[in-house]
Amino acid sequence: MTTGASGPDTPTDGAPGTGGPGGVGGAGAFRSGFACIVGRPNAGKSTLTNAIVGQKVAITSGRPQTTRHVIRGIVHRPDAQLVLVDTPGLHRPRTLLGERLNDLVRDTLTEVDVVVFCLPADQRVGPGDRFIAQQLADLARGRAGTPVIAVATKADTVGRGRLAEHLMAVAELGDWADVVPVSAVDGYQVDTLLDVLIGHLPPGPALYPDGELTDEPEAVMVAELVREAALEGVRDELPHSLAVVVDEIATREGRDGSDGRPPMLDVRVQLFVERDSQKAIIIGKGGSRLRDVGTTARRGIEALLGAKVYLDLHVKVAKDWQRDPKQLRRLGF
Ligand SMILES: Nc1nc2c(ncn2[C@@H]2O[C@H](COP(=O)(O)OP(=O)(O)OP(=O)(O)O)[C@@H](O)[C@H]2O)c(=O)[nH]1
Repeated sequence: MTTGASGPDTPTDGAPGTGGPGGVGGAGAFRSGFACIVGRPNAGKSTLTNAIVGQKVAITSGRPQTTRHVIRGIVHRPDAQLVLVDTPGLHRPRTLLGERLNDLVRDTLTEVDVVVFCLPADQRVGPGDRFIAQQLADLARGRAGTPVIAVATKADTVGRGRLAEHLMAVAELGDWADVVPVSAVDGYQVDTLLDVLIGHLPPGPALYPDGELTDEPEAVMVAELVREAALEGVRDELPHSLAVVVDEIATREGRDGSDGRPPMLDVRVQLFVERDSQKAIIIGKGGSRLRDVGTTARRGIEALLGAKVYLDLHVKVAKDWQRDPKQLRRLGF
């Protein structure tokens, strides 16, 4: 079961598909537009996106910087449509990949109607936050005033006194259109934030048909599910060094569901790391960890695609892929 690709492949049995399938304007003034969520790594951006959209679309993890792709969640309301863009953390570029991510963030920011800046209440305002605040101030000066809403995320993690202190520190950090404390976990003020965001959208028709939650291709979401499973519980530098590429999502011959049996998909995925030691971590003793990764990811993919899935995972070493423009392009950055 190899992909036939060159390089130090590590075929695994992956996880064979043996398991089960797994506004606010005046009357008539519909508003629509884009909001972008920024904040330092681990600030709660993905979780907030999910809470606002009401369904898991962005991938969260306890590790910083797992969000590689700009993922849009779409909120449909009778009075408005809000398209949420979840960005990778704005951070100081350390490698070529970092610079590309920051370019991506900046491009995104100039195209949105309102920016959400997440500052987690369980941490003090720090240099990372100040760096982002500075970038946002520059952007606002460069382009006629895109409003920025400062959001104190994870409000459930602290007491009232500490929250008030945090809100004051946040307010002092910049010239915000609003400051809103929220908890994506218990839902505190998520609707309030949504109202505030919609209030900043221009009047206009819906941009996407109703019912569409994300315009990301399925392959990107499949890659994110594998990436999330592969990073679960690893403590080293893997988040920066792991790229996931979906080679193929294909209906298995004779298994398109027309004969009454559930449809079956063959999904082939490659995981790229930078060093042999990282490859060993992903694979685990005798391939045990990669099997677990496959099982976890397969369940998510089956739920996402609504079919049985045979997941074929391969781990490869692509040396210094973060610094090599050719490799970056190949890996989709
Ligand atoms: N208690 C609590 N935890 C939260 C809340 N929002 C996020 N978290 C946790 O904080 C961690 C980081 O959340 P993410 O949503 O992945 O953060 P992110 O900003 O998207 O992170 P990156 O992708 O690394 O930039 C996760 O472990 C979340 O479960 C919240 O409102 N309350």
